[in-house]
This record gives sequence, C-alpha cells and structure tokens, in this order.
Amino acid sequence: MFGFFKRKKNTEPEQEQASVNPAQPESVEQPDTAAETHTQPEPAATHQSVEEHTANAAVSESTATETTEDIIVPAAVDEPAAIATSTESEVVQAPASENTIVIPVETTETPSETDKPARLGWAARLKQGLSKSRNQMAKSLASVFGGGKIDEDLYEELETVLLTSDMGIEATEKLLAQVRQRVTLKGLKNGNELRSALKEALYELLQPLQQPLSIPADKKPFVIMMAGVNGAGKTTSIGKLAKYFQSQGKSVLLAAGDTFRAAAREQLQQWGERNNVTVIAQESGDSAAVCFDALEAAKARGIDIVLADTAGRLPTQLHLMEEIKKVKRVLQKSLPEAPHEVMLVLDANVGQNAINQVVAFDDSLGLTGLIVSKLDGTAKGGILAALAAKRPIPVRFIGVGESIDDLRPFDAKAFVDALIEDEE
Ligand SMILES: Nc1nc2c(ncn2[C@@H]2O[C@H](COP(=O)(O)OP(=O)(O)OP(=O)(O)O)[C@@H](O)[C@H]2O)c(=O)[nH]1
Repeated sequence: MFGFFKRKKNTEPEQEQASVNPAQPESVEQPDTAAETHTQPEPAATHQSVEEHTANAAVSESTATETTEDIIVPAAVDEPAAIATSTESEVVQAPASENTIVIPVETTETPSETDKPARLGWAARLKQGLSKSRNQMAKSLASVFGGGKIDEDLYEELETVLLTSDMGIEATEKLLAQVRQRVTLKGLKNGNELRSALKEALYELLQPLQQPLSIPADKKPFVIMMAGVNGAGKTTSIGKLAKYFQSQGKSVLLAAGDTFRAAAREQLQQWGERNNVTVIAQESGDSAAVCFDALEAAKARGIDIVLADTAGRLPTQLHLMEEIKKVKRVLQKSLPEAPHEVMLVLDANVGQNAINQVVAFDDSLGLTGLIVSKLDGTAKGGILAALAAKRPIPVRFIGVGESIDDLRPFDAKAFVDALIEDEE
C-alpha cells in the first residue's frame, strides 16, 4: 500500500549537473510567477536552491528531462505540457500557463488498496502505532510506578524518565510541578498512585494542541500550504489529507509545488489519478507558479480545498526559506487571505530537533498547524509534550502509519491513553 509514495533512487546524472551548474546570467533568472513578473523581481535564489537541494536532500530525484534549465524556466514560458492528460474542455477554465499539467478528475473509479475498509478502529491503530513510545515509557516508568514511597528520589527518577522520553526540560518541569500538586492535593503516598496523576498532567499539557482544523464554508477555496524538511512526509500527508477531506464531501485540488523532487510530482499525479483528484503540476517552473496556477484553477472550478505541496528544505537554508515565503506571497496575489493554513509536517523521529524546526518555520512563515508524522516508527512520542511547552502550535493531525487511514486529527486524551497504559 502506498508503495508509490516511497522514494525512488536517483539514477540520473542530470541532478549532478544541476548542482554544479554555474550561475545563470541575470537575463534568465526566474521571475516570481505570471503574477509577480515585472513587478517584484526576486533575488537569484532559485539557482542556489537547486544546488542546495541537490547537496542537502538526503534522497533527491531528478528525471532525465529535468536539467537546470528546465528548473529555471519561467511559468509563463511557451512550452507544451509533456503530460497533458486532460482534454481542452477540461482545462479551459484553468488560467494556467501553457506548461501546466492538469490531471483531471476521472470518471472511472479505480479501486485501490487504500479504499479497503480498515481492519482496526482508530483507537487500536493509534495504540499500535504508538507501541514503541508506549513500551519505552512502560519500561522506564516500571520502577516509578512500582509501589515505592513517593519521595524526592522518586521524583528524580520520574524526571529522568520524562527527559529521556524526548519531552524536553520545559515540559518535564511543568509535568513534575503538576504531578507534585496532585500528590499533595490527593494525599498520594505510593508510586503506583502516580500513574493517573501523570496521565492527567500530560493530558492538561497536550490539550491546548488539540484544535482540529475547521474549514469555514465562506472560505472557498480553503488553501492549505505544506512545509517541512526533506522527507518529513509532506507529499504522503497530502494524499492522506485529500482522502480525508473527500470523505467529508469536500472537493480537493492538489498543487504539485515540490518542483525540485520530480518524484514528488509523480507521487501526487499518481495519487490524483487513482483517487479522482485534480492535480496541477508543471514539467518545469517554480513552486510559486504552480501554486498560483492551482489556486486560479480551484477558484474557476469552485473547489473547496487546495492542498499545496512544497519542496523539503532545512530551516538553516535561508535562501530556501525566502523561496517558500515567496510561495506564500504569490498565493496571496491570487487570493489575499490565502493560505488559510500553513501546515508544517514534522517527522517525529527527529525528536528534540522538531522544536528547532517548528520555531524556525513559524518565525519565517507564521505556522497555523502541525502534522506530526511517523509516530509509529519511533519511541519519541514525548516530543508532543515538548512542543506544547515550547511552541504550542495546534497539532492538526498525527500520522501513525503509511496507510491512508493512519493520519487522523489529534486527540489529546486518546494520545495520552495510547502512550501510558492504565494499570492492568
Ligand atoms: N511509517 C510511516 N511512514 C510515513 C508516514 N508519513 C510518511 N511516511 C513515509 O515517509 C517517506 C517520505 O514521505 P514523503 O511524503 O515523500 O516526504 P516529503 O516531505 O514529501 O519529502 P520531500 O519531498 O523530499 O521533502 C515515505 O516513504 C512515506 O511513505 C507515517 O506516518 N508513518
């Protein structure tokens, strides 16, 4: 399932070429988009972007046709779409540039594996997904909950457990203070009584993060822009989100704004084809141009939700952070209040580094929500507590697996219950 979301190995030498290609002359620098061209020339960030991306992306892909020149071709350039699978009438409304590829909504349903009914309920899958974190917590907390007297030594032991569970100093201090307060109020004496005090304190800390994404009817199209480091799970999450919104009766359009990793565009296109979702992509061009075209197409077609993919980038790559700010600005040229949601996708495996990512992306873009992905592959579930204490941005969704149903709105109580088991 979702095999097509898996990364492809880079087999083409062209990417290599792109990375060493000398700076292009001023005259061929990339304009912002059709919208920004002539009005707001951007610095030559794109060339550096290509180089940086190639150098930094853990796994970067390119196609044989994608050369540096392709990447810097402006959106408005006269270039026929190589994968124009739509008919004239289907694209007529989309004010996209000519090299825009529109994968239209198909009328024939292709049953995919992802359509199969889930075998486990969400609570059970969440528990299964968080098993690594839960087992680690259970092992570490065994001696704390072991029934010994509650004293300073026990608090110290609890502090160590929380810190080693990736909760970070701030969250650990908050939780300890809350647990102490409960112990005093309830007159708890034994370590085994600490379990519920800790669960309550953790729930209290995480609860403010539980702010499900609501899509107001008057915000149409509602634009969600994805951001994150390489491989965090942006493209996969877009596929899952599209399905999630579709199941709520919303129409969805995808913008293949990750123009650096060719496989990301292919992922979205394949996903769109299988699930009857329109995908706006370009063979070449920049991310801002694709997203602008997608938003224009969504407006023309009366689409409810636009999900805009962007390329992975490290927050330390300042020029790439400038580039993603540009995507946001260009979206605003099409719809001043867009993007309505700026969503950072975080790979839970990075542990405490997630905080740095959140702070940096938030400072640059003004995040409105998070997706914490890959919680199933890690024992670092405590990272959510660290986020709550340090930069409490709403966790809209969490991912606990690769299947389409493994991305769900964050529920603090269910999360705590899955992380710390009740006594048998
Ligand atoms: N186990 C697990 N794997 C996931 C989850 N979310 C995403 N993945 C996997 O993570 C890998 C990377 O996901 P992508 O969606 O390609 O990541 P990306 O952020 O778009 O990557 P870039 O375009 O390189 O920035 C894929 O193999 C996904 O299947 C999750 O919740 N759990």
